[in-house]
Amino acid sequence: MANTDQKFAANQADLPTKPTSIHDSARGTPTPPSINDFDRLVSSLNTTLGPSNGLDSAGIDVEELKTLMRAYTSSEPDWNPYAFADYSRAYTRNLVDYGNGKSNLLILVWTPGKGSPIHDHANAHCVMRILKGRLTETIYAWPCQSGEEGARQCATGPASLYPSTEHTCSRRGEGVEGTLEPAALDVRRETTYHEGGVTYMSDQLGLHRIANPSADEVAVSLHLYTPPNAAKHGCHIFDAKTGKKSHVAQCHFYSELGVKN
Ligand SMILES: N[C@@H](CS(=O)O)C(=O)O
Ligand SMILES: [Fe+2]
Repeated sequence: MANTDQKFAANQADLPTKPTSIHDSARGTPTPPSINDFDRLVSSLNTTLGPSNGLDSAGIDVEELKTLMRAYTSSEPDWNPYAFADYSRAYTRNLVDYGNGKSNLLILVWTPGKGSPIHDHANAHCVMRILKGRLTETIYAWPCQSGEEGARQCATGPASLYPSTEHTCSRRGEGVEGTLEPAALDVRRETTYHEGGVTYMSDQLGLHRIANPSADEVAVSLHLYTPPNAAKHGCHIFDAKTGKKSHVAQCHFYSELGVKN
């Protein structure tokens, strides 16, 4: 079988090697590292998150993060070193930056025709920018579940590993006398984003799945998660037909800082 594990386009080996430090006198005349617009975006996102922000999901200026994402003039060679494609997977999650522990910046490379499972976002903000191709987002309402003693409880209730969030639940699953029967998740909307598009998702808006609608083109997106809750505690995925949730440890990075794991 052909090797399906490939860098999205350019080979990293073709790229110029950055000096380890511009102050490394052993290397002779310091060569300034080449900073591109993608590096500048990463730096601006971190500045916006600030030293004291991003530790919880309150106090984050989502509009400013979206503005920065929108303002980035994308150039494929700048982000390509992080964009590993793997056609044996629906998508790869490639860590670009740890945001000083306050965020995760990821490049996701989507195999044609594939998508993510329906999932929540672990009480974090997610800002997404399409770098290449198209992606279709389907947003679902939260299912309601029968909690202990029959109490009505949403999927991010007290049993969750991370703080619960305020959100509204679909009521379709409610059966007779307070019992909740399995019910298909309600679709709230479906939107296709094109190259350059920016969107935002959080548990307050519901659940979602993202898929690459193209039959033959890879799609690439940039995702900022703050705080990095899913990387630490995982998240939940949901069955579209029954609303049943399962916890998953969403900690796998296909590559980190441009190096494949
Ligand atoms: N939130 C998903 C990608 S997406 O479907 O928004 C993840 O980090 O894997
Ligand atoms: Fe997501």
